[in-house]
Amino acid sequence: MTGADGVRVSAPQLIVIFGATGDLARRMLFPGLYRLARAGMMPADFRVIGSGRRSPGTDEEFRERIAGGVREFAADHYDDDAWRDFAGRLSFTPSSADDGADLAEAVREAREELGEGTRTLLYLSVPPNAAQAMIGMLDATGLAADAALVMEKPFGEDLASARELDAAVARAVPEERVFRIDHFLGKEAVRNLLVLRFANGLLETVWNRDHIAYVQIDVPEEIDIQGRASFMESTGTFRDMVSTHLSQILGFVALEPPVRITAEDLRAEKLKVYRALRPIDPADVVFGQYEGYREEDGVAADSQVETFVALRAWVDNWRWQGVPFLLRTGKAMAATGHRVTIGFRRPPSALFGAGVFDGDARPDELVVELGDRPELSLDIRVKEAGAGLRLHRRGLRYAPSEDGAADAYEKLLLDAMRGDQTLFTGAAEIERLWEVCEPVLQDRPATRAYPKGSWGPEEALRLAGPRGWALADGDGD
Ligand SMILES: NC(=O)C1=CN([C@@H]2O[C@H](COP(=O)(O)OP(=O)(O)OC[C@H]3O[C@@H](n4cnc5c(N)ncnc54)[C@H](OP(=O)(O)O)[C@@H]3O)[C@@H](O)[C@H]2O)C=CC1
Ligand SMILES: O=C1O[C@H](COP(=O)(O)O)[C@@H](O)[C@H](O)[C@H]1O
Repeated sequence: MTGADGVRVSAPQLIVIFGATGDLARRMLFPGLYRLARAGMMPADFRVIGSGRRSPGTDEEFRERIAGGVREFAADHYDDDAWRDFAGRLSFTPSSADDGADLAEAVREAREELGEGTRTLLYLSVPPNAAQAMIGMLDATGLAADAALVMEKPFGEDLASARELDAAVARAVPEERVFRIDHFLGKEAVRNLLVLRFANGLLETVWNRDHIAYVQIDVPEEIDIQGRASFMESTGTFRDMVSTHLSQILGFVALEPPVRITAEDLRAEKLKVYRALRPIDPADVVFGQYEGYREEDGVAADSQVETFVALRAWVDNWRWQGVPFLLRTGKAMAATGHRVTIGFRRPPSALFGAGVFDGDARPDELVVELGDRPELSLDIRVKEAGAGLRLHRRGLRYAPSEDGAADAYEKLLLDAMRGDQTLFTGAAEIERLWEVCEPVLQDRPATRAYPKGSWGPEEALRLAGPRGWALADGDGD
């Protein structure tokens, strides 16, 4: 069971994946589609056409390549019969920004085969600097007509290119068929953040600057760039992770109660947060690069590209004035984690005296794990049982069973197939985020080296102030 909420897609689907030989397609998209098919969530009739500039060989060779990813990344769900059925629906047709004629023909044939009512989903899993030219091709060949378009993040590379890209998308596909994907929004725990905040009277009353001292959004990764040199060299971690995933999480933590849980209302509330988000001061940002990055294949010997970012952001509105939002992410770090930490202010007087604490001086914290096990915990002070008075920090924990957790890509693929835009991002919020990021893109902080397997450069540890980063040695997914 995928946990992707149990509703099967009914209309026949033709899915075209651009960048089908890339990392995302291999690790997430094809294994995700396979798992959905195996769980009976795909329609009875569907086909998947992979595309890209370089052909991986015959259709059989393409299927073999995809089989490797499915065996590795959907290992628990792999069985030969299910794979054979899925593989029979896969093919590859090359295309490029300059030439989409063969692909347009393959799509026409596949749609005819699948029959009336077939929906076409075009999935652009290509680097941001390739997206606009690809949209031009989809428009010129007629491939975009009647199709839904899923676009991977980051959307553009800065404010100017994002605006151009949005204009190109608007010419090719009406907004109700555009799905700008940020897979962090498909993570179980991100939706749980909304539930936590707005289904619990208790929490919403303290969700503001009067009670919250800091927010940390921390997504360290143990993996290095895993051969994605070309992507990292052209994109960097600030664009890859901060202007996208981490800012989206910040939006969900900080937004006002939406009128309803709809795409329109969530986007409107996030946009309000981002309009209040102060343009990021480069002095509040630390860029790092892991030692050995420059020796990776495809990386320039003098590359200044950041594989690590830590920063402090401020939301200048009524609710959040004066509360620092600390964001951190990087490759080749000490642990992998996806953690939002909300630190509450201390009570006004130290009634119990410093001597009775167990040595852990941290304030109460609410911790939301965004990883595969979307746990929640509230760390508070309790009295140790016994005659004396000793205070300990203890967690009230909620840990859902792994079985129920939907994979983010499966959830969002299903939503896109069904035409549900609720968890997809809007053009206006993305453009505003680029505006907020612009000072850092214009005036990049120096890139500082950090050892592989560490928590990043020293400067980043200092950025968090005396409290430090909530995720530290011994923590992680
Ligand atoms: N990898 C990951 O973990 C994640 C990636 N993403 C996003 O997915 C997208 C793809 O990333 P990823 O798969 O890692 O990248 P890769 O570099 O591994 O793959 C990108 C694919 O795009 C194609 N491509 C590259 N340049 C161009 C171009 N100029 N025109 C047309 N096609 C091009 C390549 O195929 P060919 O050369 O054959 O055309 C390649 O297969 C990015 O936007 C990334 O931000 C999002 C979430 C996670
Ligand atoms: O979009 C991306 O996300 C992954 C991290 O996603 P996760 O769900 O595994 O946490 C990151 O490794 C990749 O660089 C980036 O493009």
